Amino acid sequence: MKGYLHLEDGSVYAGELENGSPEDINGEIVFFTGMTGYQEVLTDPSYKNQIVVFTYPLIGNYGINFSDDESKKPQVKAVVMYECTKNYSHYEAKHSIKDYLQKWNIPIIYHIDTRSVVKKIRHQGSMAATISMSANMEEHPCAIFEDGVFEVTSTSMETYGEGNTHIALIDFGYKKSIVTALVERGCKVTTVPFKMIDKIKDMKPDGVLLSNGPGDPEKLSDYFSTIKQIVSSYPTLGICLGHQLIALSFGAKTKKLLFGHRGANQPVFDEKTKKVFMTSQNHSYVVIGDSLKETDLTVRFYHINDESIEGLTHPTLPIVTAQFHPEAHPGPSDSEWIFDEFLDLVTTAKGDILYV
Ligand SMILES: NC(=O)CC[C@H](N)C(=O)O
Repeated sequence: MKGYLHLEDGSVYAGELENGSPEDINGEIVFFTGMTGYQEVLTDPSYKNQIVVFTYPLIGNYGINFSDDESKKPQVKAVVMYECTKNYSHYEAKHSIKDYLQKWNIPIIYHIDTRSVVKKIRHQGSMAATISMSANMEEHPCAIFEDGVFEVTSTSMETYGEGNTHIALIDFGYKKSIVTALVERGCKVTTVPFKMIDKIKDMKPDGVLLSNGPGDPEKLSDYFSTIKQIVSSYPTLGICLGHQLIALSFGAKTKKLLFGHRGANQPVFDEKTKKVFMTSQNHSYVVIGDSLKETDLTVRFYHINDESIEGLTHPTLPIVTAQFHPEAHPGPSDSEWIFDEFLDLVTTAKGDILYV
């Protein structure tokens, strides 16, 4: 069926629409540049309420399997592609991307000139978009939903792994690969819905990890003081939204980038080792450098392309944060060592009664 992608700037693109509905589908349009990794992107809760444009022109060629999901279902609002193939070939594949998205009723619009759409987003910024069955819209799209975190967090705690090191993973919409990275390193992981953050003290974990998650970190301002208390009490790793929340809880500020960093080849510089490594990323917001002056936090990592802040440390507390995704999936696992560094902090601190 014919369908239309409307952008906030008034542009309209005609394409083939599948799983469309008579009601318009609204969301923030963002683009992902990786050549592979579509299953992980579709299921990453940080993409909640976003319409994702895949810039690689052929999507679906290795199908959908049972192991690459980052959460229990696709989280994106809709998908924009050039070619979306039903034919796939991979020894682990179980479904085509089309059947998978149809099962979950996620709209796909394809045969869209994705290069043109991405040029607009790069110049004007991530913007509101609507997928509609109609070529004409009375008003330009304007709906961007920034509080998806309240939709994707779990409602009860769950435990994974049996190791001796107990990590509380504060759930803002965590990716499965974060749990896997910790369990593979001998941890027992308890996921804690962020609304239950107060329960962490009773759990007496060895360390705390603040997960990734969707939307504007400022939407969680009610939790900043508790977050500061928790991260000042246990060895801490913050990933993406988790990193932003740690910065905000110490008094820093965040802002939205023009079009964010999403893809598998984002270069990051480490001030400690003076090395550059490739990272997997998916974020719109960044910590504002000048706002760190009022805090004790210092910059550990920054992005090579735009010099934005990519991670922080604290001079006395065992805290490390990453705006990028050390758990990868999709993308390079070059920065997985962040988990080892975090667990070294945890081991060093074990038995230490400095922490309340
Ligand atoms: N992957 C994430 O955790 C994303 C963080 C935040 N929602 C942002 O877009 O900046």
